Amino acid sequence: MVQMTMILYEVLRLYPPGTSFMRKTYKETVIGGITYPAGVIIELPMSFIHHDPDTWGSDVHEFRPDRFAEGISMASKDPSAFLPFGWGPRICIGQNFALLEAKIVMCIIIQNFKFELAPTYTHEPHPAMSLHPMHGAKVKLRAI
Ligand code: HEM
Repeated sequence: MVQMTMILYEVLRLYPPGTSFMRKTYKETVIGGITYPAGVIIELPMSFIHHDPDTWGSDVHEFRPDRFAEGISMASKDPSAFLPFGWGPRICIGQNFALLEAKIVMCIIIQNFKFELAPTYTHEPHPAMSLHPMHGAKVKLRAI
């Protein structure tokens, strides 16, 4: 289960279903030394933050679940750089449910099947509303 959590976190880091989220300033706000007037929409590009080598290291593009071995806060140089469910008061209300559901589904699959990607799979994550595989993700399942 610990490994499963690390794997799901690494999948969500590399391929966050929502690639960005937004906030609107409701009063004049200073962020990083820049003053924004009220009413400005700020987009937080979580995909870019999740792929920043200065934050995650030179292996940022590699699938390495063990970077989460000591939890989210120790996985990168910035404890707040992991944002698949957003951040702050409007953070995803369904995050625990989504992770639990994914773990249950993965447990059922790996207890009953061996699986591998179909040879026709082409890796091309595509952001359109949410991030999804451009050409689908066909998987070959073998009952155990
Ligand atoms: C892997 C699955 C999911 C991902 C990656 C995800 C991601 C997100 C993100 C990025 C936000 C915006 C948060 C922000 O602006 O800071 C959000 C909001 C929200 N999500 Fe999810 N979500 C997932 C699953 C779910 C599920 C299963 C539910 C409900 C059962 C859910 C319900 C919501 C709701 C109601 C909000 C709006 C919260 C608010 O504005 O106060 N999400 N989600």
